[in-house]
Amino acid sequence: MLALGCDHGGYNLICAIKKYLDEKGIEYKDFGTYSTDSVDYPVYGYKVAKAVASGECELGILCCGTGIGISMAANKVKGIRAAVVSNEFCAEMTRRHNHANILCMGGRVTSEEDAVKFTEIFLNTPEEGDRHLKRLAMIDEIEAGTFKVD
Ligand SMILES: O=C(CO)[C@H](O)[C@H](O)[C@H](O)COP(=O)(O)O
Repeated sequence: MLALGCDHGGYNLICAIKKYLDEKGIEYKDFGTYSTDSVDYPVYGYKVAKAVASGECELGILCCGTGIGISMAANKVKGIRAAVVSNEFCAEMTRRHNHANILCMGGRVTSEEDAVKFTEIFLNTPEEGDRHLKRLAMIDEIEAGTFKVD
């Protein structure tokens, strides 16, 4: 199950992504917003991040105007690795190397066609593990306040 969320700046993009997911029969829970009326992106970043962090949803997709603000909000939730992506290479690498659990995109930056492409790549790319696990553990330590560097 995917968790979806957006603000007014990302509403049209998330609609295009929902159309793709519907066509593919991929299940999702839509945390809103549900129109282009102005709202505050932290609300939706938080809702989707909580759904992913709690295990209610496996992965998430968030869209705002740039993808940036909503990713910042989501990344404040423990266990979340939300990545703003604007090309195919990053959509792949953020799963492979960063084990990103939320894909973020901008409705004022990315075309609907590209957003669907990035979504498809994100959903079909496995986590690589291996050397990346040590680095991800460091991020967890930063989050926990236990990270030590010389
Ligand atoms: O892009 C965004 C944050 O990174 C969001 O879409 C914000 O909602 C955007 O900044 C809002 O701008 P607006 O002028 O209030 O539509």
